[in-house]
Amino acid sequence: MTAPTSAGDPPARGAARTEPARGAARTEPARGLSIRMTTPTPDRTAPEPLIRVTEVTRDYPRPRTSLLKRAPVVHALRGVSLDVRPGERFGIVGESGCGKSTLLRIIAGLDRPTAGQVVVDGQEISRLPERRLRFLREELQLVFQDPMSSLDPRMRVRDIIAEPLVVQGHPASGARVRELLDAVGLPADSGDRYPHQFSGGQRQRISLARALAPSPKILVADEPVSALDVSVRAQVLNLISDLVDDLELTLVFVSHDLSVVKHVCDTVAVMHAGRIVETGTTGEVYATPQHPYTRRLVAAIPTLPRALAGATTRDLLKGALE
Ligand SMILES: Nc1ncnc2c1ncn2[C@@H]1O[C@H](COP(=O)(O)OP(=O)(O)OP(=O)(O)O)[C@@H](O)[C@H]1O
Repeated sequence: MTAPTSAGDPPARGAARTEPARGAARTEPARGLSIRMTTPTPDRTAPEPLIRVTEVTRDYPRPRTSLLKRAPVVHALRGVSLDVRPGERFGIVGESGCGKSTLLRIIAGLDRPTAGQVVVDGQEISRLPERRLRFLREELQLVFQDPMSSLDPRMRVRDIIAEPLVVQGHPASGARVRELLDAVGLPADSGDRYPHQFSGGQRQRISLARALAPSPKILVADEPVSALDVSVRAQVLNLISDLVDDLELTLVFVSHDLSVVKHVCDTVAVMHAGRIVETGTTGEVYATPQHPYTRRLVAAIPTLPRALAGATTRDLLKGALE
Protein backbone atom coordinates (compact mmCIF):
# COMPACT_ATOMS: atom_id res chain seq x y z
CA MET A 1 0.00 0.00 0.00
CA THR A 2 1.28 3.43 -0.76
CA ALA A 3 1.24 5.63 2.24
CA PRO A 4 -1.64 8.02 2.26
CA THR A 5 -1.21 11.39 3.83
CA SER A 6 -3.47 14.24 4.72
CA ALA A 7 -2.42 17.82 5.10
CA GLY A 8 -1.25 18.47 8.63
CA ASP A 9 -0.78 14.81 9.55
CA PRO A 10 2.52 13.35 10.62
CA PRO A 11 4.01 11.49 7.68
CA ALA A 12 2.44 8.09 7.18
CA ARG A 13 4.75 5.16 6.75
CA GLY A 14 5.99 4.54 3.25
CA ALA A 15 5.42 1.69 0.90
CA ALA A 16 8.38 -0.26 2.27
CA ARG A 17 7.23 -3.56 3.73
CA THR A 18 9.30 -5.31 6.29
CA GLU A 19 6.79 -7.90 7.46
CA PRO A 20 7.32 -11.36 6.01
CA ALA A 21 4.83 -12.04 3.23
CA ARG A 22 2.05 -14.47 4.07
CA GLY A 23 3.20 -16.83 1.35
CA ALA A 24 3.53 -20.29 2.79
CA ALA A 25 2.09 -23.08 0.71
CA ARG A 26 -1.12 -24.48 2.17
CA THR A 27 -1.95 -28.11 2.19
CA GLU A 28 -5.73 -27.93 2.23
CA PRO A 29 -8.17 -25.70 0.40
CA ALA A 30 -11.38 -24.39 1.94
CA ARG A 31 -13.65 -27.37 1.86
CA GLY A 32 -15.53 -28.02 -1.30
CA LEU A 33 -14.37 -25.11 -3.46
CA SER A 34 -12.31 -25.61 -6.56
CA ILE A 35 -9.32 -23.44 -5.94
CA ARG A 36 -5.61 -23.12 -6.38
CA MET A 37 -3.47 -24.58 -3.64
CA THR A 38 -1.04 -21.83 -2.79
CA THR A 39 -1.56 -18.84 -0.57
CA PRO A 40 -1.27 -15.61 -2.52
CA THR A 41 1.61 -13.42 -1.62
CA PRO A 42 0.59 -9.75 -1.77
CA ASP A 43 2.15 -8.42 -4.93
CA ARG A 44 4.18 -5.49 -3.65
CA THR A 45 5.57 -4.69 -7.09
CA ALA A 46 2.29 -4.74 -9.03
CA PRO A 47 2.15 -1.54 -11.07
CA GLU A 48 -1.56 -1.01 -10.43
CA PRO A 49 -3.32 -1.41 -7.11
CA LEU A 50 -6.66 -3.21 -7.19
CA ILE A 51 -8.20 -0.34 -5.22
CA ARG A 52 -6.88 3.23 -5.35
CA VAL A 53 -8.59 5.93 -3.28
CA THR A 54 -7.29 9.45 -3.95
CA GLU A 55 -8.06 12.48 -1.80
CA VAL A 56 -11.61 11.39 -1.07
CA THR A 57 -13.83 13.64 0.99
CA ARG A 58 -17.43 12.99 2.00
CA ASP A 59 -19.58 15.66 3.55
CA TYR A 60 -23.06 14.91 4.86
CA PRO A 61 -25.47 17.79 5.33
CA ARG A 62 -27.07 17.98 8.76
CA PRO A 63 -30.61 19.23 9.22
CA ARG A 64 -30.85 23.03 9.27
CA THR A 65 -31.26 24.45 12.73
CA SER A 66 -32.04 28.03 11.67
CA LEU A 67 -33.38 29.76 8.57
CA LEU A 68 -30.65 32.35 8.90
CA LYS A 69 -27.73 29.92 9.06
CA ARG A 70 -26.36 27.53 6.45
CA ALA A 71 -27.09 23.85 7.05
CA PRO A 72 -24.24 22.38 9.08
CA VAL A 73 -22.10 19.67 7.49
CA VAL A 74 -20.48 16.50 8.86
CA HIS A 75 -17.04 16.01 7.32
CA ALA A 76 -17.09 12.21 7.43
CA LEU A 77 -13.98 11.85 5.22
CA ARG A 78 -11.36 14.56 4.83
CA GLY A 79 -8.94 13.76 2.01
CA VAL A 80 -8.42 10.01 2.35
CA SER A 81 -5.94 8.28 0.04
CA LEU A 82 -4.96 4.63 0.03
CA ASP A 83 -3.89 1.84 -2.30
CA VAL A 84 -4.79 -1.81 -1.84
CA ARG A 85 -2.69 -4.28 -3.83
CA PRO A 86 -4.03 -7.55 -5.21
CA GLY A 87 -3.92 -10.22 -2.50
CA GLU A 88 -3.43 -7.71 0.30
CA ARG A 89 -5.37 -7.99 3.57
CA PHE A 90 -5.97 -4.36 4.29
CA GLY A 91 -7.31 -3.38 7.70
CA ILE A 92 -8.89 -0.05 8.59
CA VAL A 93 -9.12 0.72 12.31
CA GLY A 94 -10.41 3.64 14.28
CA GLU A 95 -13.00 4.51 16.87
CA SER A 96 -16.72 4.85 16.23
CA GLY A 97 -17.61 7.77 13.96
CA CYS A 98 -14.15 8.21 12.40
CA GLY A 99 -15.48 7.42 8.90
CA LYS A 100 -14.63 3.74 8.39
CA SER A 101 -18.05 2.64 7.12
CA THR A 102 -18.36 5.71 4.90
CA LEU A 103 -15.03 4.83 3.29
CA LEU A 104 -16.13 1.23 2.74
CA ARG A 105 -19.44 2.28 1.22
CA ILE A 106 -17.61 4.57 -1.20
CA ILE A 107 -15.13 1.84 -2.17
CA ALA A 108 -18.09 -0.52 -2.73
CA GLY A 109 -19.88 2.02 -4.94
CA LEU A 110 -22.78 2.30 -2.46
CA ASP A 111 -22.10 5.97 -1.77
CA ARG A 112 -20.40 8.74 -3.75
CA PRO A 113 -17.57 10.94 -2.56
CA THR A 114 -18.09 14.69 -2.38
CA ALA A 115 -14.65 15.02 -4.00
CA GLY A 116 -11.79 12.74 -4.95
CA GLN A 117 -11.41 9.56 -6.97
CA VAL A 118 -11.92 5.85 -6.40
CA VAL A 119 -10.47 3.40 -8.90
CA VAL A 120 -11.33 -0.30 -8.56
CA ASP A 121 -9.69 -2.77 -10.92
CA GLY A 122 -8.72 0.04 -13.29
CA GLN A 123 -12.12 1.76 -13.44
CA GLU A 124 -12.93 5.09 -11.87
CA ILE A 125 -16.18 4.30 -10.09
CA SER A 126 -17.07 7.42 -8.17
CA ARG A 127 -18.98 9.06 -11.02
CA LEU A 128 -20.22 5.97 -12.87
CA PRO A 129 -23.97 5.52 -13.19
CA GLU A 130 -25.42 2.47 -11.41
CA ARG A 131 -25.82 0.48 -14.66
CA ARG A 132 -22.02 0.73 -15.23
CA LEU A 133 -21.26 -0.54 -11.73
CA ARG A 134 -22.30 -4.09 -12.58
CA PHE A 135 -18.66 -5.22 -12.76
CA LEU A 136 -18.16 -3.97 -9.20
CA ARG A 137 -21.22 -5.84 -7.91
CA GLU A 138 -19.59 -9.03 -9.22
CA GLU A 139 -15.99 -8.34 -8.23
CA LEU A 140 -16.58 -6.91 -4.77
CA GLN A 141 -18.76 -8.46 -2.10
CA LEU A 142 -19.59 -7.21 1.37
CA VAL A 143 -20.06 -8.80 4.76
CA PHE A 144 -21.66 -6.67 7.45
CA GLN A 145 -21.57 -6.52 11.21
CA ASP A 146 -24.96 -7.94 12.04
CA PRO A 147 -25.84 -11.05 10.05
CA MET A 148 -29.38 -11.11 11.48
CA SER A 149 -30.29 -7.79 9.90
CA SER A 150 -28.42 -8.47 6.65
CA LEU A 151 -30.13 -11.86 6.04
CA ASP A 152 -33.78 -11.87 4.98
CA PRO A 153 -35.57 -13.86 7.72
CA ARG A 154 -38.26 -15.04 5.26
CA MET A 155 -35.85 -16.66 2.85
CA ARG A 156 -34.39 -20.14 3.13
CA VAL A 157 -30.62 -20.20 3.44
CA ARG A 158 -30.15 -21.78 -0.01
CA ASP A 159 -32.04 -18.88 -1.62
CA ILE A 160 -30.11 -16.32 0.43
CA ILE A 161 -26.82 -17.78 -0.78
CA ALA A 162 -28.00 -18.06 -4.39
CA GLU A 163 -29.46 -14.54 -4.45
CA PRO A 164 -26.37 -12.64 -5.70
CA LEU A 165 -26.00 -15.15 -8.54
CA VAL A 166 -29.65 -14.89 -9.51
CA VAL A 167 -29.54 -11.07 -9.38
CA GLN A 168 -26.54 -11.10 -11.70
CA GLY A 169 -28.25 -13.51 -14.11
CA HIS A 170 -26.01 -16.51 -13.41
CA PRO A 171 -27.19 -20.05 -12.81
CA ALA A 172 -27.42 -20.93 -9.11
CA SER A 173 -27.35 -24.71 -8.86
CA GLY A 174 -27.99 -26.69 -5.69
CA ALA A 175 -24.50 -28.13 -6.09
CA ARG A 176 -22.98 -24.64 -5.98
CA VAL A 177 -24.94 -23.77 -2.84
CA ARG A 178 -23.80 -27.00 -1.16
CA GLU A 179 -20.22 -26.27 -2.21
CA LEU A 180 -20.43 -22.84 -0.59
CA LEU A 181 -22.04 -24.20 2.60
CA ASP A 182 -19.24 -26.74 2.83
CA ALA A 183 -16.60 -24.04 2.31
CA VAL A 184 -17.90 -22.08 5.31
CA GLY A 185 -18.24 -25.18 7.49
CA LEU A 186 -22.03 -25.60 7.49
CA PRO A 187 -23.80 -28.91 6.87
CA ALA A 188 -25.39 -29.43 3.45
CA ASP A 189 -28.94 -29.51 4.88
CA SER A 190 -28.53 -25.96 6.22
CA GLY A 191 -29.92 -24.75 2.90
CA ASP A 192 -33.42 -25.92 3.85
CA ARG A 193 -33.52 -23.84 7.03
CA TYR A 194 -34.12 -20.18 7.88
CA PRO A 195 -31.63 -17.69 9.40
CA HIS A 196 -33.30 -17.66 12.84
CA GLN A 197 -32.53 -21.37 13.18
CA PHE A 198 -28.80 -20.63 13.36
CA SER A 199 -26.48 -19.14 15.98
CA GLY A 200 -24.83 -15.74 15.41
CA GLY A 201 -21.56 -17.32 14.27
CA GLN A 202 -23.40 -19.66 11.88
CA ARG A 203 -25.37 -16.73 10.46
CA GLN A 204 -22.12 -14.93 9.74
CA ARG A 205 -20.96 -18.09 7.93
CA ILE A 206 -24.12 -17.86 5.81
CA SER A 207 -23.28 -14.22 5.02
CA LEU A 208 -19.81 -15.30 3.97
CA ALA A 209 -21.20 -18.07 1.73
CA ARG A 210 -23.51 -15.54 0.07
CA ALA A 211 -20.63 -13.09 -0.42
CA LEU A 212 -18.49 -15.78 -2.03
CA ALA A 213 -21.24 -17.03 -4.36
CA PRO A 214 -20.34 -14.75 -7.31
CA SER A 215 -16.62 -15.62 -6.95
CA PRO A 216 -15.55 -12.07 -6.10
CA LYS A 217 -11.99 -10.76 -6.26
CA ILE A 218 -12.48 -8.46 -3.30
CA LEU A 219 -14.12 -9.18 0.05
CA VAL A 220 -15.06 -6.13 2.10
CA ALA A 221 -15.92 -6.84 5.73
CA ASP A 222 -17.37 -4.16 8.01
CA GLU A 223 -16.93 -5.19 11.67
CA PRO A 224 -17.80 -8.81 10.78
CA VAL A 225 -17.27 -10.22 14.27
CA SER A 226 -18.15 -7.37 16.61
CA ALA A 227 -21.78 -8.52 17.00
CA LEU A 228 -20.68 -12.08 17.82
CA ASP A 229 -20.00 -13.76 21.15
CA VAL A 230 -16.35 -13.57 22.08
CA SER A 231 -16.25 -17.38 22.05
CA VAL A 232 -16.98 -17.63 18.31
CA ARG A 233 -15.09 -14.56 17.09
CA ALA A 234 -11.79 -16.39 16.61
CA GLN A 235 -13.50 -19.16 14.62
CA VAL A 236 -15.11 -16.68 12.22
CA LEU A 237 -11.87 -14.69 11.90
CA ASN A 238 -9.93 -17.87 11.13
CA LEU A 239 -12.55 -18.82 8.56
CA ILE A 240 -12.30 -15.41 6.86
CA SER A 241 -8.52 -15.72 6.89
CA ASP A 242 -8.56 -19.21 5.36
CA LEU A 243 -11.10 -18.26 2.70
CA VAL A 244 -9.08 -15.19 1.73
CA ASP A 245 -5.99 -17.36 1.36
CA ASP A 246 -7.63 -20.25 -0.43
CA LEU A 247 -9.69 -18.20 -2.84
CA GLU A 248 -6.91 -15.65 -3.42
CA LEU A 249 -9.11 -12.77 -2.40
CA THR A 250 -8.13 -9.21 -1.62
CA LEU A 251 -9.54 -8.26 1.77
CA VAL A 252 -10.59 -4.86 3.06
CA PHE A 253 -11.47 -5.30 6.71
CA VAL A 254 -12.86 -2.64 9.03
CA SER A 255 -12.86 -2.87 12.80
CA HIS A 256 -12.68 -0.62 15.82
CA ASP A 257 -10.68 -3.40 17.48
CA LEU A 258 -6.96 -3.44 16.77
CA SER A 259 -6.45 -6.96 18.03
CA VAL A 260 -9.03 -8.23 15.53
CA VAL A 261 -7.29 -6.44 12.65
CA LYS A 262 -3.93 -7.78 13.78
CA HIS A 263 -5.34 -11.30 13.62
CA VAL A 264 -6.45 -11.03 10.00
CA CYS A 265 -4.61 -8.22 8.15
CA ASP A 266 -1.10 -7.70 6.86
CA THR A 267 -1.52 -3.96 6.34
CA VAL A 268 -3.35 -1.47 8.52
CA ALA A 269 -4.54 2.11 8.08
CA VAL A 270 -5.47 3.97 11.24
CA MET A 271 -8.33 6.44 10.85
CA HIS A 272 -9.09 9.37 13.08
CA ALA A 273 -11.73 12.05 12.52
CA GLY A 274 -12.13 11.36 8.80
CA ARG A 275 -8.42 11.06 7.99
CA ILE A 276 -5.90 8.27 7.75
CA VAL A 277 -3.23 9.19 10.26
CA GLU A 278 -0.92 6.21 9.86
CA THR A 279 -0.43 3.21 7.60
CA GLY A 280 2.00 0.34 7.44
CA THR A 281 2.30 -3.37 7.94
CA THR A 282 0.43 -4.56 11.00
CA GLY A 283 3.77 -5.68 12.43
CA GLU A 284 5.34 -2.21 12.26
CA VAL A 285 2.26 -0.24 13.25
CA TYR A 286 1.62 -2.37 16.34
CA ALA A 287 5.29 -2.59 17.35
CA THR A 288 6.26 1.04 16.76
CA PRO A 289 3.18 3.25 16.33
CA GLN A 290 4.19 6.69 15.08
CA HIS A 291 1.09 8.84 15.43
CA PRO A 292 -0.04 9.80 18.96
CA TYR A 293 -3.56 8.52 18.22
CA THR A 294 -2.19 5.13 17.09
CA ARG A 295 -0.03 4.98 20.19
CA ARG A 296 -3.13 5.47 22.33
CA LEU A 297 -5.02 2.75 20.45
CA VAL A 298 -2.15 0.28 20.70
CA ALA A 299 -1.68 1.02 24.40
CA ALA A 300 -5.38 0.29 24.96
CA ILE A 301 -5.20 -3.26 23.53
CA PRO A 302 -5.93 -5.52 26.48
CA THR A 303 -3.15 -7.97 27.28
CA LEU A 304 -3.14 -10.84 29.73
CA PRO A 305 -0.63 -10.54 32.54
CA ARG A 306 2.47 -12.54 31.56
CA ALA A 307 1.88 -15.08 34.34
CA LEU A 308 -1.60 -15.87 32.99
CA ALA A 309 -0.78 -15.86 29.30
CA GLY A 310 0.16 -19.54 29.12
CA ALA A 311 -2.26 -20.73 31.78
CA THR A 312 -4.99 -23.23 31.03
CA THR A 313 -8.55 -22.81 32.27
CA ARG A 314 -7.82 -25.54 34.84
CA ASP A 315 -4.79 -23.54 36.11
CA LEU A 316 -6.92 -20.43 36.44
CA LEU A 317 -9.71 -22.30 38.28
CA LYS A 318 -7.32 -24.32 40.42
CA GLY A 319 -8.28 -22.71 43.70
CA ALA A 320 -11.98 -22.99 42.96
CA LEU A 321 -11.76 -26.65 41.88
CA GLU A 322 -9.86 -27.85 44.92
N1 LIG B 1 -25.93 9.10 5.85
C1 LIG B 1 -25.39 9.93 6.74
N2 LIG B 1 -25.94 11.14 6.98
C2 LIG B 1 -25.38 12.00 7.86
N3 LIG B 1 -24.25 11.73 8.57
C3 LIG B 1 -23.66 10.53 8.36
C4 LIG B 1 -24.20 9.57 7.45
N4 LIG B 1 -23.39 8.48 7.47
C5 LIG B 1 -22.40 8.75 8.35
N5 LIG B 1 -22.57 9.97 8.89
C6 LIG B 1 -21.68 10.62 9.87
O1 LIG B 1 -20.37 10.53 9.35
C7 LIG B 1 -19.44 10.24 10.39
C8 LIG B 1 -18.70 8.96 10.06
O2 LIG B 1 -19.63 7.88 10.15
P1 LIG B 1 -19.20 6.35 9.83
O3 LIG B 1 -20.42 5.51 10.01
O4 LIG B 1 -18.50 6.28 8.54
O5 LIG B 1 -18.15 6.08 11.01
P2 LIG B 1 -17.60 4.70 11.53
O6 LIG B 1 -16.16 4.91 11.84
O7 LIG B 1 -17.91 3.60 10.58
O8 LIG B 1 -18.40 4.52 12.88
P3 LIG B 1 -19.12 3.21 13.45
O9 LIG B 1 -18.02 2.26 13.78
O10 LIG B 1 -19.84 3.70 14.67
O11 LIG B 1 -20.04 2.72 12.37
C9 LIG B 1 -20.24 10.17 11.67
O12 LIG B 1 -20.19 11.44 12.30
C10 LIG B 1 -21.65 9.88 11.19
O13 LIG B 1 -22.61 10.39 12.09
